[in-house]
Amino acid sequence: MATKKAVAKPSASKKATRPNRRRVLVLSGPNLQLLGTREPEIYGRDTLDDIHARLVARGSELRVDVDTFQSNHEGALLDRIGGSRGVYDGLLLNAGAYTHTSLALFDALKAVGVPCIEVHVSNPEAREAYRHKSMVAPACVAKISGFGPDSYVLALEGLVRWLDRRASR
Ligand SMILES: O=C1C[C@@](O)(C(=O)O)C[C@@H](O)[C@@H]1O
Repeated sequence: MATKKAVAKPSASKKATRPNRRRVLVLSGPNLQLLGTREPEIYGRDTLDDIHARLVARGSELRVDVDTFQSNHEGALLDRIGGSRGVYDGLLLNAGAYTHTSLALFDALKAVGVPCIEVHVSNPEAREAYRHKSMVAPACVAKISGFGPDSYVLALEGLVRWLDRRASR
C-alpha cells in the first residue's frame, strides 16, 4: 500500500523571513564629538568612538552592519539622511541641539521614510524647558533617552526588534 508523506504547510506564524544582514546608519549631531569630556556629570565619560565600537560589536551579534557618522553641520546630516533610502534598513539619530530646532531634519526623515530611532544620552524632558520639544520625534518610530551612552546600544536593539516585528507582519 502506498503511504502518503505528510507535507507541512507553511503556517502564518512561519511567514517571518529574517533578512541575512541589515545595515544601520548611526548619526550624531553637534558637539557629540566632545563626549567623554563634555559635561561628564550629564553625558558620562565614554567617548563617541567608544560608543561606536560598542555599536559595531553589538551589531555583529545582531547581524547588523553599523555605519557611523558625526557632524556639527546640519547640511551634512541632511545629506546622509537624504542618501539613506535603499541603502539602510534603519537609522539612529542623536541630533544634539538640532533636535530642538531643525524642521529640515524632520523633513528629511519624512522624505526618505527610513525607520529612525531618536536617541539621547541624557533625558532632555528632565532638563531645561527648551530641550523638551523635539522637532524630529514625530518623524521617528521610537525614542530612547536617558540611559547615558547605553542609549545608543539600546536604540540599536530596539530598532532590530522593530524591524523584526515589521518583517513578520
Ligand atoms: O547636544 C545635546 C545632547 C542630547 O542630544 C543628548 O544626547 O542628551 C540632548 C540635547 O538636548 C543636547 O543639545
